[in-house]
Order: sequence, then structure tokens, then C-alpha cells
Amino acid sequence: MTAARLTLPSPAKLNLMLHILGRREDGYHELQTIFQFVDYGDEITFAVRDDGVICLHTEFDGVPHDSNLIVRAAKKLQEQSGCSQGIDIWIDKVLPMGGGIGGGSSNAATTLLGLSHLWQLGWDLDRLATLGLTLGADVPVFVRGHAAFAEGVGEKLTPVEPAEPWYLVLVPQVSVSTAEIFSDPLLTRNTPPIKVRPVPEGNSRNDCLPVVARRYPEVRNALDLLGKFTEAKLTGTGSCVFGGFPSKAEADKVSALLTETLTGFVAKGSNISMLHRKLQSLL
Ligand SMILES: C[C@](O)(CO)[C@H](O)COP(=O)(O)OP(=O)(O)OC[C@H]1O[C@@H](n2ccc(N)nc2=O)[C@H](O)[C@@H]1O
Ligand SMILES: Nc1ncnc2c1ncn2[C@@H]1O[C@H](COP(=O)(O)OP(=O)(O)OP(=O)(O)O)[C@@H](O)[C@H]1O
Repeated sequence: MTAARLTLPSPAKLNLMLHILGRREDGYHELQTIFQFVDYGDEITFAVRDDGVICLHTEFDGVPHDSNLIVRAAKKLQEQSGCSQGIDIWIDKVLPMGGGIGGGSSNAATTLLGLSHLWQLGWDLDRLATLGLTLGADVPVFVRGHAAFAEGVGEKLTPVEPAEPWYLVLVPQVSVSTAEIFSDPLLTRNTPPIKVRPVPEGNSRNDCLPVVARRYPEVRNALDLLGKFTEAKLTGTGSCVFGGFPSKAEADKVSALLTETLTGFVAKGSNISMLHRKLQSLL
């Protein structure tokens, strides 16, 4: 009998705005942010094995096997569910690491949902999101798969329906450490909370931007170039920079001009993640 096998997407996210309200005692920062997905990402293939072994076959530069968020997610789920099955995993990695588009967190979420399905655990999204939060602040939104206004460290999620433009995402060739940006003394940490719902138009600032742009000339350059065509924004702590366009043709046109010197991709914004659309189609 062939082992159960499944290939699932692992999309990127963008932070459409990001405010930092304060710092908690554990060092993490209280945020208000809007997450939206894009139809662009990695693809992860899973094949069940019955000997309990968890093996990621694709090598990552600079990330040891057991530190990979895919492996950590699989091991935690196996431990907490008491499952005796194992898994072989391969990934087609296209998302840049340290890009602020949540590649690692998305990979962890795709692994949790994929394995819950293949191992037939019957875990609901609440339970998977709670486990996901122990792996990273951005994992819960990928587990839930709906665009969201997020509070806390990103785990208190309210679904939202922002417009779904086409985005040009520029990928400066530099990896930004999230921890480094959050420990910068110059970071704005006292933005007053937005209390009105839905979040009023015009709140599109990212409080990390001044610190990231100051430290990384490559990011500054990308913001300046894209800013000639549309509002250029930073996602998360960068390095990626993005701007919205009303059509694919317009995004492609600017992409053709800018990607002569910079790497980037064009993708549609989406309020339901590709992962969840694929899982729905399997049910
Ligand atoms: C900034 C965002 O990209 C917004 O989407 C995320 O909140 C970052 O999420 P992430 O990459 O999953 O971050 P984690 O792996 O949980 O945290 C990396 C490091 O960033 C800092 N960190 C992260 C999130 C947060 N709300 N406050 C923080 O201070 C902490 O020093 C932490 O050790
Ligand atoms: N499967 C994985 N994919 C990417 N990075 C991983 C993975 N597993 C572990 N990592 C580690 O996590 C770090 C952050 O990766 P990630 O791609 O999530 O960054 P990011 O896009 O900046 O995320 P965020 O927006 O959540 O800050 C990487 O530099 C890498 O060391």
C-alpha cells in the first residue's frame, strides 16, 4: 500500500500596517497589525511513514534539520497528540528567509494543518493555533488562514476584509533579524492603540520602518524606487517592501522596470490563504 501523500501551499503574508504599542515583561512587543496573504509561496510535500520518524529531506542554508520550523512543528504535534506515525517532508522553497513575509511561520502552519489531516488527528484550528503560537508569533494567523487585525503579539485575531489588490513585492538581498529590530533603542514603542473598529482608513504606517531603513540601505533603496509608483510599505520587520496596484498588468509594468536591478515578484492579495483554499478542496 502506498503511504498517504499530500502537497500543500505555504503562502506569504504582508503586514498592511504595524503599530507597536509597548513592550511586555517577557521582552515581546504588543502590536496592532493587519495581516493579509498573497497567492505566492512555498510548496510542501508530506508522505506518512509508520515508524514514527520525522525527516525533512530538503536542506536549508544555515538552518540545521532539528531547528527548522517544519521539523519543530511536526515534532510538537506528534508529541502532543501521542501519534505513532512519522512523516517524510520535501519543500520547494521560494520565499526569502528574513524577509518579513513569514516564510518560516507559514511553513510551520502548513505542517501543522497537513499533518493533522494526514495523521487524522481531528484537531480543530483553535488547538492548532495555540500550539502554533509556541513556535512563533505569526504562526496562528497562517493556521487560521483568514486576513486579520491582530493584537497582543499577533495571536488575538479578528477577521477583516481589506481590498485584494495586486502587489509588487521587492526582495532586497539582505536578511533582517526580527529580534535585532525589536531590540533597537530607537524603535517607536508607544503608539496609542486604535480603539475604533473596523480600523479607520489611513492607518498604514509600520513603526519598524524608520529603524529598518536606517540600518539597511538596501531596504531604503527599494522603498525609494517603489515609492515613485505607489505607496511603498515595509512588511513586518522587512526586508521586503511592497506596493499595491489595481491590476496585474500595472504591477507587471512596474515590476519590469524595477526588477532590472532588484529581485521581486507580483502576486494577488488574498483574504483566504491558498493553504485553506486547497484544504477546502480536499474535503
Ligand atoms: C513583526 C512580525 O513579522 C509581524 O508580523 C511578527 O510579529 C514577527 O513574528 P515572528 O517572526 O514569528 O517572530 P518570533 O519568532 O515570534 O520572534 C522573533 C523575535 O522578535 C521579537 N518579537 C517578535 C514579535 C513581537 N510581537 N515582539 C517581539 O519583540 C522577540 O525578540 C523575538 O525573540
Ligand atoms: N522552514 C523555515 N523557513 C524559513 N526560515 C526558517 C525555517 N525554519 C527556521 N527558520 C529560521 O527562521 C528565520 C526567520 O524566517 P522567516 O522566513 O519566517 O522570516 P521572516 O519572513 O522575517 O518572518 P516574520 O515575518 O515572521 O518575521 C530564518 O532566518 C531561519 O533561520
